[in-house]
Amino acid sequence: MSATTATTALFQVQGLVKHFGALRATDDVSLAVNAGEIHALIGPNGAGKSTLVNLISGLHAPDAGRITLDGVDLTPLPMHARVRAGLSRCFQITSIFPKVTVLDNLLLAVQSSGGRHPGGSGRGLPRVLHTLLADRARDDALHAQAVSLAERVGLGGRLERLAGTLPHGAQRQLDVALALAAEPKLLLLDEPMAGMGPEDSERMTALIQTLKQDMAILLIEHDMKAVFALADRISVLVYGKVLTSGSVDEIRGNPQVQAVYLGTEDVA
Ligand SMILES: Nc1ncnc2c1ncn2[C@@H]1O[C@H](COP(=O)(O)OP(=O)(O)OP(=O)(O)O)[C@@H](O)[C@H]1O
Repeated sequence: MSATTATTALFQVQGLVKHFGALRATDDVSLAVNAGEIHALIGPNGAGKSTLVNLISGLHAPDAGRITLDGVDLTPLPMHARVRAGLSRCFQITSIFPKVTVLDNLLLAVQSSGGRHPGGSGRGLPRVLHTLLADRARDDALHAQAVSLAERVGLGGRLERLAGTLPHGAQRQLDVALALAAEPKLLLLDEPMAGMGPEDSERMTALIQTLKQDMAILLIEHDMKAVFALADRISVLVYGKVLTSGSVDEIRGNPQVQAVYLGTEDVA
């Protein structure tokens, strides 16, 4: 049974603290993301966005605070257990295998995330035949899942391309598909538009928009056009603290936020 209720967000970060020596890189950060919502995290360079992402994904251990997903306390769990609990992360640096095809990248991802097993009891068949048929059915199901993921991110026509030969934007789309293989409840997107031109950015924005019906998304992004187009809620991080949280209009019109960004980003 899901522990999510009307009053408890699907994903919650509560009072998170991380020190690097004397520096409080994450300073009592709390935020929540509801199912079907895109929550964007913005902030100037050095504000602590990457540190927060690393705390959430389990790369760093916090000094204080708690992270929960669908009622499960992720805080003590290692990275792989967080993935099993429903948290997937897209990396700033892509995690694809460049020398294998798009399809094989996806097959590896669906295989390592367990894959959905096909039905059918096979009762009454000799054991060897049953095993062979089950293996075949599993392979077919994994293949179908991999193809469906490729189609979902717009790479259905490039299954046989070596991943490393795809243009940058398409590699990022593949990276998203790899994260989707685990069927996450929360998708952590760490600067998905990094290094993209306007056309790729728009394609990625449209893709992310289609994902939110199936999961909660925490989006860390410098591209304000994408953030304003996608976010249901925005939190602004400054010196490790949440300066403010609000809707796109609230954040756009907030003079404190404008002051923080003055000279570094355009929040108009
Ligand atoms: N491993 C580390 N050891 C020491 N200090 C660190 C470490 N990682 C980050 N910091 C410091 O913590 C602060 C927050 O850094 P962080 O990389 O999280 O910011 P950011 O908002 O992601 O910046 P950017 O947008 O430039 O990636 C910075 O002052 C940074 O120098």
